[in-house]
Amino acid sequence: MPLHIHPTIEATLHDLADYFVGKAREAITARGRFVVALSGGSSPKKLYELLASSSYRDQIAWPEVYFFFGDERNVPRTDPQSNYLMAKTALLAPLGIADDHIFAFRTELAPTAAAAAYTTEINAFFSPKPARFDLVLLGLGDNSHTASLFPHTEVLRATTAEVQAVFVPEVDMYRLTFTAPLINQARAVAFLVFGADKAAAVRRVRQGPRNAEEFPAQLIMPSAGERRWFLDAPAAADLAG
Ligand SMILES: O=C(O)[C@H](O)[C@@H](O)[C@H](O)[C@H](O)COP(=O)(O)O
Repeated sequence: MPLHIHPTIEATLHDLADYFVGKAREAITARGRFVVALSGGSSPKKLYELLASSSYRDQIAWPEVYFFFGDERNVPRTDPQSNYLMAKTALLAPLGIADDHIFAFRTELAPTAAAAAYTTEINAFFSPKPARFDLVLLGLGDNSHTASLFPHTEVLRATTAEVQAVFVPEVDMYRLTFTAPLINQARAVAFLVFGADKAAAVRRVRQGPRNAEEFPAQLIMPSAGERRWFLDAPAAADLAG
């Protein structure tokens, strides 16, 4: 489980952007397309802006890239909390990505219906093969959640590769999220984590006792794919060895 640790956030972002480019080129060469699930929250915004910048935008054949979201808040796409809005603003609009290459959650539906609709859309996209993303980007909360897999929620016990709706008391809202089995079908998973406030969570997930109920990101173990961590030094500070 390769660790990429850098002194600064900037260096970490460039390393992950290079990795993203590499995975995109690999997928497009092998299968004619690159299918990525974006993460939300605040950390990846800088990554998306970097990928859309003149330093990277010309390194990828963007018309061959298809964008999904690993999780979403149950809010309108115009809401400042929307992961879709963040990615649209930082990455998708600046790159002029065509609407039919962007698969956003239908958050106008009730949560359970939105989750079911997204599961159907994902399965139809990959049909007749199982849903296998080329890359799933993930963040990490300071409570060790990832995507919207929060501690002590029912979705942690999902055994099906699908999307589920889950009410998360901690954030007092419904979240829509890939289950761990769906994430674990990916060819590659990359965590982007920076800041000292995440150091304890990084240590718990990577080196703590196995307890997925407490540390849900421990569930992320791609069965036939790679898992990489892109960390700045403060986020890696508590790791032993
Ligand atoms: O929808 C979300 O918020 C993300 O999917 C979530 O899992 C995020 O990655 C972590 O909460 C870290 O968020 P920050 O990057 O904002 O610390």
